[in-house]
Amino acid sequence: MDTVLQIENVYWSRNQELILQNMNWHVNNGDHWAVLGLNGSGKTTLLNMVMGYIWPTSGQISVLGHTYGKVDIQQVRQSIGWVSSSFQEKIRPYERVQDIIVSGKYASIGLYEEPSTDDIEEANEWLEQFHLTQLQNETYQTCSQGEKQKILIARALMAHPKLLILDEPTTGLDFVSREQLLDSIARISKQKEAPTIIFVTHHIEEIIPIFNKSLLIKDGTVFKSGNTSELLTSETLTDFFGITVEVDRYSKRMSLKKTY
Ligand SMILES: Nc1ncnc2c1ncn2[C@@H]1O[C@H](COP(=O)(O)OP(=O)(O)OP(=O)(O)O)[C@@H](O)[C@H]1O
Repeated sequence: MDTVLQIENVYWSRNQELILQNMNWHVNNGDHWAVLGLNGSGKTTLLNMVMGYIWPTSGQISVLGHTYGKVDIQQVRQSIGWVSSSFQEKIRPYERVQDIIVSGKYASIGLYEEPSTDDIEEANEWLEQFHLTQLQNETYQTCSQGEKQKILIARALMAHPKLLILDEPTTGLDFVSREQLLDSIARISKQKEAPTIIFVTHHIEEIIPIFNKSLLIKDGTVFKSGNTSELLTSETLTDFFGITVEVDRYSKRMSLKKTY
């Protein structure tokens, strides 16, 4: 299937206020998207809609060929991996790291059934991929913020999602942990049957080369979208942020600075 996500003319209002308006976004299989937008621009609201947690006031959403309103959302959700800081709070602090990862297979918080040997083996493979093997018997509460984020991504991957949504996964990470996490995301993207990745960030330097597409959200609508290399220019981002900025490119990464 070529289309992973289709958002068409989506509006969402709350208390007579338009939060999202005329949103259009098409995500194809094989692309990975970075989503940028200032605080309150509507990113989380949009992703909550993709997860089916909230419903558009008008417009249409299709995920993996299923049009919302005509499909069992629970079933679609099984194909979406979702990692956000709000999810982190739901994990029980005393849960074993290996169990948290295995539980991703069952889309449950906590393990309620005896995992199979295959499940444990797969969880161990993810632990290895994320360089977390030494933590497998530790509890979640003892892990650092960077380790927690990697654990949650590994957990999401246990369900073999077709779409992986990472909502600001680098929040609270130091420079080294952030780079390790970005390396892990790059590795995932290169795997066989890798999911389509949507990565929400506030930091342009985190838009690693795997994110070939970018979506700029401003004031509850799409400001611009397209190929990252063409879209993220000093001119466009100056318009987007409303302050004069300059994009520097170096070894396939970018940085942003305010100019005067
Ligand atoms: N349930 C709700 N009821 C009313 N207003 C809401 C609701 N959810 C979100 N909003 C408003 O919608 C706007 C967009 O919020 P949203 O959380 O989607 O922004 P965001 O781009 O994810 O921001 P951030 O980068 O700070 O996480 C904000 O003004 C917020 O206050």
